[in-house]
Amino acid sequence: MAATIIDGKAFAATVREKVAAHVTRIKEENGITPGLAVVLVGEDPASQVYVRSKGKQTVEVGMNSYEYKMDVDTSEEDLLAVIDKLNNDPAVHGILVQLPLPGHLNEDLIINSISPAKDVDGFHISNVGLLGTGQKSMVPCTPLGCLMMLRDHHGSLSGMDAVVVGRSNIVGKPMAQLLLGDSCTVTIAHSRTKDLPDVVRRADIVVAAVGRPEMVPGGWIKEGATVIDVGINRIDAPEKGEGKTRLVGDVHYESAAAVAGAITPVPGGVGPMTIACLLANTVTACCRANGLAEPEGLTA
Ligand SMILES: Nc1nc2c(c(=O)[nH]1)N[C@@H](CN(C=O)c1ccc(C(=O)N[C@@H](CCC(=O)O)C(=O)O)cc1)CN2
Ligand SMILES: [Mg+2]
Repeated sequence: MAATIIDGKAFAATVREKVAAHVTRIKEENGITPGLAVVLVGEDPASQVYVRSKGKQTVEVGMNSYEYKMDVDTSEEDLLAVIDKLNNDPAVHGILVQLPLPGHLNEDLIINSISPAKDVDGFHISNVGLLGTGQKSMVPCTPLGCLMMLRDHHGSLSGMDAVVVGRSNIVGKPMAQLLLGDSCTVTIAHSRTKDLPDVVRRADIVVAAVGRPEMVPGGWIKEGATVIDVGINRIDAPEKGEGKTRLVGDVHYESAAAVAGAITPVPGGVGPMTIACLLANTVTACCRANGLAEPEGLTA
């Protein structure tokens, strides 16, 4: 049977609607407007697109957007000063530093200078530790989006075998924690995993987050499994004309869709959920900062 396509673009729209409804309520009942500050250092074209999209969507759900565009050779000291200002600004409930940062900046140092309560990316070591110990935290946006789609598709994930391919701090590790929190049996696999195809073939849920175009073929997927493809890789597409490119995931879509029970496409799968979850995290951070009830269904 053909796999169900999990439409992340449509799902992200429903998340944004929920966020917008909650923002309206907070404004009317409490006179508070959630605010998100996004800091971009340098002129990486993809990062510029993502930051523009974050600002636009923030305003569309009724929140305040603050953008800080800094020179590519900004010093660590100057960037830390901006973050310190935002940490102490009561109108700012969420702070995000767009990654990757230019090479001369220490990413860990910068991320850990953000107030954990405002760390809407969930990358601060305090949030990583809270998530790992099952406590209330800010949850990284991409894994949170994956979890929301999985819960929506399956209802309960309890007892399912999940394999996360990829061990990054941003996706693989927090994804594994979230699946464990939902009582999956979780394996984190990576490029050095022995018998990777067999490990993946055991899984009811496969989350591919390795950053290698089409690395996971359909032959590795168990019949009926749910495949969440986090990869966004731009590859040459000579079939579309000279110099043309196209986006592919970490999964070989056609062959995987032929055996999977459900699959996320690229584009239009996990990607749009990342920004929707950023908005969700910002409204959550605003509620926590002001002792208000948190929106339901928008946290882990
Ligand atoms: N501080 C952060 N930096 C980065 C993060 C992050 O979560 N926090 N994630 C990525 C980039 N990213 C958001 O910042 C992001 C990536 C992709 C998409 C998306 O919607 N992708 C589309 C395709 C877009 C295209 O055509 O190129 C899709 O998959 O459909 C949104 C956000 C790294 N940096
Ligand atoms: Mg660096």
